[in-house]
Amino acid sequence: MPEVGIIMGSQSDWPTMREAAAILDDLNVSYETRIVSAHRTPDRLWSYGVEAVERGLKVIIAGAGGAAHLPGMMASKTRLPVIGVPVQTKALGGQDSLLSIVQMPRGFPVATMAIGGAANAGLMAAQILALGDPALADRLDQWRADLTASIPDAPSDE
Ligand SMILES: Nc1c(C(=O)O)ncn1[C@@H]1O[C@H](COP(=O)(O)O)[C@@H](O)[C@H]1O
Repeated sequence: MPEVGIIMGSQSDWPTMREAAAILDDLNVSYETRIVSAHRTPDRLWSYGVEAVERGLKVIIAGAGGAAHLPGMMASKTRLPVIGVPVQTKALGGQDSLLSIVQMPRGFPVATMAIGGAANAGLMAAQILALGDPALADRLDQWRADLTASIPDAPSDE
């Protein structure tokens, strides 16, 4: 059973959300990907949330754009940590998605990333899992060290 559920409101979110999947691939973290929409497939959202714990998922990454109710609704159906990714939108640049996700009422938090911040969502999920997985913690430390080492001291024209 995968440890991370990457869910998104629409197929159109996949170009954004695949960055979370790519990070989890890099770190050898198991995940599944599903299209789940609070608006278009509410019954699917309901059962995914109800079954998430017993299915063995540990963290859910939820991306949606516009009236982005998916992450918050998922947080209301499961006590698993939900990491929200506001997907960029044409009309309002993703501010709509961000504000829809971030302002959760007390009791049902969503850990909200930046607009389009799916890669960081993957990293945050891995960091949560690494609390109980020393081998993953080592892989994360290496990933972070590699990133740091790749940053040049000064800009170049290339
Ligand atoms: N925000 C939501 C939800 C939801 O929150 O449940 N379901 C779909 N959507 C969003 O609608 C946008 C446009 O979707 P389409 O491209 O399918 O028209 C997507 O960014 C999706 O996340």
